[in-house]
Amino acid sequence: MATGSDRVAVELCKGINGLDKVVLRESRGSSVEVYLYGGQVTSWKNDHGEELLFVSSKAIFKPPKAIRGGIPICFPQFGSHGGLEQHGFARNRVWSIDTDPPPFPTVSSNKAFIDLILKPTEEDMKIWPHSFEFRLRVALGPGGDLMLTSRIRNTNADGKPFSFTFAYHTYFSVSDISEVRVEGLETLDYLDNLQSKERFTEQGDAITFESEIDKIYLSTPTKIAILDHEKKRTFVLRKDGLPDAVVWNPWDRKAKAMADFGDDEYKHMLCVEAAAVEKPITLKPGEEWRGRLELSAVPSSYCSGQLDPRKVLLSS
Ligand SMILES: O=P(O)(O)OC[C@H]1O[C@@H](O)[C@H](O)[C@@H](O)[C@@H]1O
Repeated sequence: MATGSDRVAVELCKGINGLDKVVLRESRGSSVEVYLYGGQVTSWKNDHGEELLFVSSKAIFKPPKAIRGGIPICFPQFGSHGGLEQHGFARNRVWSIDTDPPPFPTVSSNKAFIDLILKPTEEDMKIWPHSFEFRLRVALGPGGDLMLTSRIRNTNADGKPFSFTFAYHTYFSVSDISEVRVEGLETLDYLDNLQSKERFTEQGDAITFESEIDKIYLSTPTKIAILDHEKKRTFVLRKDGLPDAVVWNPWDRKAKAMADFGDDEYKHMLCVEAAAVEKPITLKPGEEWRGRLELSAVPSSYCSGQLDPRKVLLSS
């Protein structure tokens, strides 16, 4: 679990309700918390100690309910796109620390990181009859960037392929949803979950929010930006292996209907989820899929239409 550098720290400790969690710290002060329950990131703080992810004040940190907030992992099914429980079962299983993960091509020596692994139990195989190894690396870069890499391998001994859909269901913390704009999804096709998953095309403007939204944008660019005017903060998502992007905010009526979500909390969160939904991923035995998400939070002095994260980063 050591990271090979004394500038970063990795600590295993107890979280809410005695659940195991891992805390990653970087010398400039940024940090990340990951619960083994769900393999779920529940906190990402910048070097000023400001929380960048949303977790509901009513989140239930107790199996079998998934934790409401942070970055739940949706696997092997996103949403209700299949016969399994909503968003699959990975988000409410207890993951293990992977002490001997297969090497990554890139060197991680300047990052704090933790490797987790999920393998199906006999009970899991009754509901999804496939053997797999799901390795998740959560890493915190020296500048406070958060990186998640999922490696999913088909370990079926019966020669059978399997297919799955996937999402990093990221809940971003925002000052006021009505002051937020998402850039990078304009003019794209999407499936609207609020209209029986029917396909539409988005208009040319950046996306803003004034009511419930639940859309799956298809074949999106690898970079998406969330601009929070009030906070003067821009989140930049970079993704790889994840063509789609889900945008979700329950708004007031659905918020009230959720037991683990405060009535007004919809104002302070936005889910933008790097995903593979429209075209399920299929793996033959022995094959591995990789899906990567990189998040940065930068001060925004950023104008509409300039979706160039290099400029965003240089302006910080
Ligand atoms: O309440 P859950 O199962 O965590 O799901 C929350 C939302 O997650 C989003 O990703 C879905 O698109 C929504 O349809 C869903 O309501």
